[in-house]
Amino acid sequence: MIRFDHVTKTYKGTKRPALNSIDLEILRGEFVFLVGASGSGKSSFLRLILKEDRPTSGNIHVLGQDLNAISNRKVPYFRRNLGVVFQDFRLLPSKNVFDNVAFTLQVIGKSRGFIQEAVPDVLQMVGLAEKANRLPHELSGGEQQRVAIARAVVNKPAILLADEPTGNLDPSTSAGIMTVLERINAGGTTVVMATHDNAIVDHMKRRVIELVTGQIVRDEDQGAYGMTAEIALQDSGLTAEIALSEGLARPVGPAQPHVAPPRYAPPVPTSTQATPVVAPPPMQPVSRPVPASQPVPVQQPVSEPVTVPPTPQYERPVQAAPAPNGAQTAPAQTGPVVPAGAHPGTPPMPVNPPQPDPHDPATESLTLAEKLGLRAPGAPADPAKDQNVGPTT
Ligand SMILES: Nc1ncnc2c1ncn2[C@@H]1O[C@H](COP(=O)(O)OP(=O)(O)OP(=O)(O)O)[C@@H](O)[C@H]1O
Repeated sequence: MIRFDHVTKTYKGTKRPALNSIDLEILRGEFVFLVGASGSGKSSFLRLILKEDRPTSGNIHVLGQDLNAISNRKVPYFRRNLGVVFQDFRLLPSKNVFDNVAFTLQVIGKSRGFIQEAVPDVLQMVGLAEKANRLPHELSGGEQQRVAIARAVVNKPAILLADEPTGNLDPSTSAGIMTVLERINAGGTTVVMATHDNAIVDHMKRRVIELVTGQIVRDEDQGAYGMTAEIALQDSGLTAEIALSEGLARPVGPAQPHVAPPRYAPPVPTSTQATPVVAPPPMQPVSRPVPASQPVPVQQPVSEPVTVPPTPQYERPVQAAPAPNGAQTAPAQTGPVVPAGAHPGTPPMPVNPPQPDPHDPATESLTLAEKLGLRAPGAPADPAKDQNVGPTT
């Protein structure tokens, strides 16, 4: 479904790659958390999947298509298979909930009949059926994010990419958003979610991929955020960057094939209210890892979800020894990062905010309409159709 082969992304004007030789496979139906410190490469990873940017080297396949082979003209059609949710919602402030969701379908030419059926269905699914006539500013943050999710999935995309979708929300509202995302995933959509929210990751027990300075240091089927290098290193006073360069943390090897996890029936909504159908138990602080120079232990989850039956265990196939050409078969090193030689009191790694590259046509000021696949990059703007949107909070 999503495959990265030796993918490196180095932005112009920078020396260190934002993503460094990533090998990875995400299978149909998976729910994957992408975690890591600020600047570790999570958003870059998502942008590459969306073909909003292109790798400096390596190949990416999404839904069986080689992204290098998709022309700019065909990018909007490719993106119709992908839904995208951002931290800041990005709703149209002057359109009501129904029209915000319908807009995407109208622009891609769906019939009025289709829209009249599809929009109420998806609003029901996210628990907003009764708020279809509200404007965004008449909604809570969590409700606005539900609208954004409804817009992202109304066209039934195969993949949903979510970049910090709970970043602006309180814990209980975030739990409601996660219930919605689980429901979407249970319907067959592959979900890839970048997050800093350790409580959510610990609670969900889904596949966790951790990035440290653009390298995968952990890839676990049912991981937790609490054992990440980020926390371990912060506690030890080491920065992730130093740990990698000193060989104290190790990147994992090439992609491991995954066996798709079995599906389960999600809780069926009994109410159209915006509040979560069943709120998960309160999330608790994650206990911190231990002393430097000791391997970070695998922690037991601190709370069990009540709404989601535990996902049955599934195992990665054991891989053969590296092939002579070293291409795809080297066994991955998995497991937690091992911090050592701690220096208490060292502040966390400073991070430079992402800078757009004005000379790269792939990243050049894409409008939301382009990102959502509603208009080809560079195509003439239509003021009647294009979105002029920003954060609605
Ligand atoms: N357009 C760009 N031009 C130059 N450097 C960039 C660009 N976008 C990102 N970077 C750099 O690439 C690295 C990875 O950034 P990225 O935004 O992918 O990290 P992130 O893990 O998503 O961070 P955050 O959690 O803060 O969103 C950072 O060092 C960042 O400064």
